[in-house]
Amino acid sequence: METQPKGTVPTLYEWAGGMEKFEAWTTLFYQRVHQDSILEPVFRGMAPEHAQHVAHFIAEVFRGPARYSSEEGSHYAMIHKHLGKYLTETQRKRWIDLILDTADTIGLPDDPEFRSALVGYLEWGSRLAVINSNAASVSEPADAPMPTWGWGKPVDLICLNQAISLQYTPAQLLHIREIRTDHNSLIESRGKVES
Ligand code: HEM
Repeated sequence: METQPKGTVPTLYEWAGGMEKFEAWTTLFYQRVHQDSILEPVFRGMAPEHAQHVAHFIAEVFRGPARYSSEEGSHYAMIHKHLGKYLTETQRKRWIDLILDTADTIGLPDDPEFRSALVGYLEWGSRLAVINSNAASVSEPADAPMPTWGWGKPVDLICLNQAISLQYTPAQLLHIREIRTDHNSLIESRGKVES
């Protein structure tokens, strides 16, 4: 994993632990999928490279290397893999439960900010997967860019909140301070005064 220059905010990809972590996560997840009574029929015929592709896809969305879109597919191709699968809400819920449980098992970061971003993305993406899987076609242009995901509201709130002496680990505090430094320079560069 590349080291982050001091004072800059890590991407979700970096904070998660880099590509090896994403691959370990989805590999174990799809092993579990094959033992799950609700999900096994959905993924029975899945391609052998599916777990790796999903790891590379999510890593890229989280601002990691563009491996999925440059070597394996595109956002358009990913959407089309779901078409005609007629996924149900029951299957989606189990998919979410199992992938989050696997995130705990392999030790993805469990700080509130990372988990909020992770759950937000998985909820968004999995609900779109169900909608697309039941649609006859989707209007996404073939050259549509990959989506990207960031820290979102919790980190905005931390940046604005002066009282950061809550129960954070040293790593989290360091991370938060780095974000605050960035945020303060942004405010200064815009000529505003922080209240
Ligand atoms: C954030 C949510 C999701 C992401 C990022 C995602 C990602 C992907 C990607 C990247 C592929 C294409 C893999 C390839 O190129 O080989 C794919 C295919 C597929 N996905 Fe999803 N997916 C999501 C949610 C779901 C959910 C909730 C289900 C079912 C409950 C599902 C079922 C499938 C199936 C059945 C395929 C086709 C597998 C195959 O035929 O090889 N996906 N998904």
